[in-house]
Amino acid sequence: MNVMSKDVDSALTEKISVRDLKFFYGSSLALKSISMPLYERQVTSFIGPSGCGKSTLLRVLNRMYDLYPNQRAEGEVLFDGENILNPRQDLNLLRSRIGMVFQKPTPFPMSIYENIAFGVRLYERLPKSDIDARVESALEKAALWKEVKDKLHSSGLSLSGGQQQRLCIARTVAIRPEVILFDEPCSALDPISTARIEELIDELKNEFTIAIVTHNMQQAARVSQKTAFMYLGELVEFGDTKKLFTNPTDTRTQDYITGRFG
Ligand SMILES: Nc1ncnc2c1ncn2[C@@H]1O[C@H](COP(=O)(O)OP(=O)(O)OP(=O)(O)O)[C@@H](O)[C@H]1O
Repeated sequence: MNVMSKDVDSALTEKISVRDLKFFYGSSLALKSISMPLYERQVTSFIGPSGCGKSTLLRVLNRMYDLYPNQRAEGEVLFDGENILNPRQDLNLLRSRIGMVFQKPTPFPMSIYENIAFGVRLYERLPKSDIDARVESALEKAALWKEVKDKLHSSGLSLSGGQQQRLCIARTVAIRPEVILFDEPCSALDPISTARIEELIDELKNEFTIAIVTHNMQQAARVSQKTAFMYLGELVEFGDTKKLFTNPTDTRTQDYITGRFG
């Protein structure tokens, strides 16, 4: 693996440090000794051809794989210095600190308001006025407030696909996580909704540390400051997005970004 140490800005803080991470589906090795940082208040994108391990890596970061038998991780994922792979890690707490937005918008079959308030109540006991304020600020941060403020009690499922995805982002933001993981958040959206989500991710990075899996290299180039290129379970190259797309170090990265495979 080729970490471009030269362009790693020493002023950045490593919010998450992945160290020598291996991941197994049964006996099949899907991630081979991955080591990389996720810098605080930056967007890091994971790119690479189908099956290279992008989603697997993302799902390790909040221990999503724990929900499935026969899946296991080895190595370390340090989150503010603590290894979240530790079996004693409190998973509810972890998932409140590291939120996730999925490929398909998945609002709950309840009102727009309840889609957000429900999650907040799982973690905190707050008076109704505080919940109302939290719902409003989450919808503001997800750039959805103006569109829904007069119909908070309509079903979340009545919104368009792009609005539903912003509702899912609001739901995640309302829990006040420190990190947000996006797994191909625009793959089910039209170009206009995609552009809005990209703008939103750019704003959210002022407050959160962000990782995004994307198949779309232009999207990675537009939204991220750091990019990780993966291939066959390996992290081939990690570094500044601009450098990786204009002057990659590894020939496999070069071949991928110029469309020679994948
Ligand atoms: N539930 C599973 N059981 C067994 N193997 C799996 C499972 N999920 C993924 N894999 C394997 O792990 C490897 C990495 O898959 P992963 O989904 O992380 O790749 P990806 O880069 O996100 O792919 P895509 O871009 O197609 O979503 C692949 O070889 C895949 O077949």
